[in-house]
Amino acid sequence: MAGTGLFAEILDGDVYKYYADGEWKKSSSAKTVAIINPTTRKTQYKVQACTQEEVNKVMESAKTAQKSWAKTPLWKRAELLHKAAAILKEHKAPIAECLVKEIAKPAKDAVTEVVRSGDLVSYTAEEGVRILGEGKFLVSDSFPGNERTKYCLTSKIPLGVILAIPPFNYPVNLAVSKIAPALIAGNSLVLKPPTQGAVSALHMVHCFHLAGFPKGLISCVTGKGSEIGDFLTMHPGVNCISFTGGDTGIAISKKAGMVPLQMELGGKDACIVLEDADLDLVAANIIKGGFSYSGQRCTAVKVVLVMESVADVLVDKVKAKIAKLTVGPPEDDCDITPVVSESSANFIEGLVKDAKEKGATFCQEYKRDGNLIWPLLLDNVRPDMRIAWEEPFGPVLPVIRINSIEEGIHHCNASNFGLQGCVFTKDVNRAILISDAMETGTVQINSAPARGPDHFPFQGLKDSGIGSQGVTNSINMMTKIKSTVINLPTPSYTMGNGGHSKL
Ligand SMILES: NC(=O)C1=CN([C@@H]2O[C@H](COP(=O)(O)OP(=O)(O)OC[C@H]3O[C@@H](n4cnc5c(N)ncnc54)[C@H](OP(=O)(O)O)[C@@H]3O)[C@@H](O)[C@H]2O)C=CC1
Ligand SMILES: O=C(O)[C@H](O)COP(=O)(O)O
Repeated sequence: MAGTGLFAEILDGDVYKYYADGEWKKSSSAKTVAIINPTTRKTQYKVQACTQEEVNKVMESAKTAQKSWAKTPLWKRAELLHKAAAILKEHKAPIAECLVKEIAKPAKDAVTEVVRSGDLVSYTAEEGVRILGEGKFLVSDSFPGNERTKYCLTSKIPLGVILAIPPFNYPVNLAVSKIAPALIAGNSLVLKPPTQGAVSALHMVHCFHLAGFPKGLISCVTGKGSEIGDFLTMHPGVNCISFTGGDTGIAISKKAGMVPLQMELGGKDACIVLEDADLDLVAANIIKGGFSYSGQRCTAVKVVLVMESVADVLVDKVKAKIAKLTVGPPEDDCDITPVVSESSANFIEGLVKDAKEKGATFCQEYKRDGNLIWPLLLDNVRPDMRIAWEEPFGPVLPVIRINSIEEGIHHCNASNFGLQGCVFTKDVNRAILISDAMETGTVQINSAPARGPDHFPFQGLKDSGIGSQGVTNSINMMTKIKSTVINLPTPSYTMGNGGHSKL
């Protein structure tokens, strides 16, 4: 159970501690932040509200710990990460329990998130050993005007202290997707978990603690982003920020100093459906893409752009599948569970009301009970409706009927987001042309958008992000190239087989 057994040391009374200098601590603020269970809408957990002074101390320890960590052999760093991954997977049940209670993730998906996270950590350890174990050797005579007098050796070096800020919807997976690449590359890491999801993240951090990482190398400070966020992101001790979340990321990008940024922000992923598409496949993917975790995925299908000639059939197929979705508490592993907060539910309701006033066709009756919103398909949505452009982050999906592929591409590209998109057609040649025309970081052909598998590159254009994630890209992003150039007094050329140079 959460907060018991091996995890008892992370709890003080009914308040979870924060993690600094290899120890679980109470904040001197004596203040706590409540985590509201989205299903009961009552306080489920409490975490420490860390102070700026505590953040300063964490940054100092992170800096010191990083210096020794960078001198730890790569294979040893990998060994510790493998150990943490195993501990994480072994304790999937209590961590999944927190995900269910804090963010209303359906029970089975919660377990999947923890297992996937363990796998991600192990994969990153393996990948890091390979890619960080290699550098480059360049010779000068390939550039015009140069003799072969310079040998350039390059290697990847750590950046220093990485600040990781994940969002509520994958508080474990999107935390380890930052922690593991940072550590394998020789960096230290400061985690600021999302408030909803903080206790899952603290349990996950304890797995790293149990694996035996050096003191100060990993820390986890809790508190509201609106209160300690700016202090963290503008802290002079931070050498890189890896953030996943909403528009907050745009504000951080403007405030952060001259440090590398990895930003994975929102999306309005379009699903373009051509006349020749396999409509059963499309309907299944719209359900999976649009409604899994109640639409609270950045990569959720957030608008369907379907050719008018097949729209009626597709809408009927999707309606039939929506009727079979189970709606209720995450503990029962329902398909549709309460959205993360009351303010989120209110926001979604605002989009629904706006669509109603402007004449969208409701394929189901709109129904809400607390934070629980029943799945809703809105047909005949037009560009003047907010739902055509804004991401609900909830189980409400708009359908826009189009009369040409160009119209679909135009809608997709007019969005300020550019995360992913998908196209359904049996004509692979047309699919490639459409993929090239869509201004998004990834296009899926004949499947719903998705970030995973976690080693695939994952990136957004426009307001959807800066840089690229995925195991390899994150490791590279959290390193810098260092060159050492050997200068020879005279040019030296190798003769290869059959000759020898005169010394
Ligand atoms: N592209 C991607 O990979 C993903 C994008 N998203 C996007 O994230 C949004 C939903 O997630 P949500 O968690 O609500 O996003 P938010 O942007 O609200 O929060 C993300 C994180 O930022 C923290 N935060 C809040 N304010 C600040 C601040 N001033 N400085 C630093 N950190 C701060 C939050 O902490 P606290 O919780 O304490 O406020 C949280 O940890 C959606 O827009 C979604 O599309 C989500 C997942 C993946
Ligand atoms: O927040 C998100 O939506 C995730 O980054 C998406 O991950 P998934 O596509 O693997 O669910």
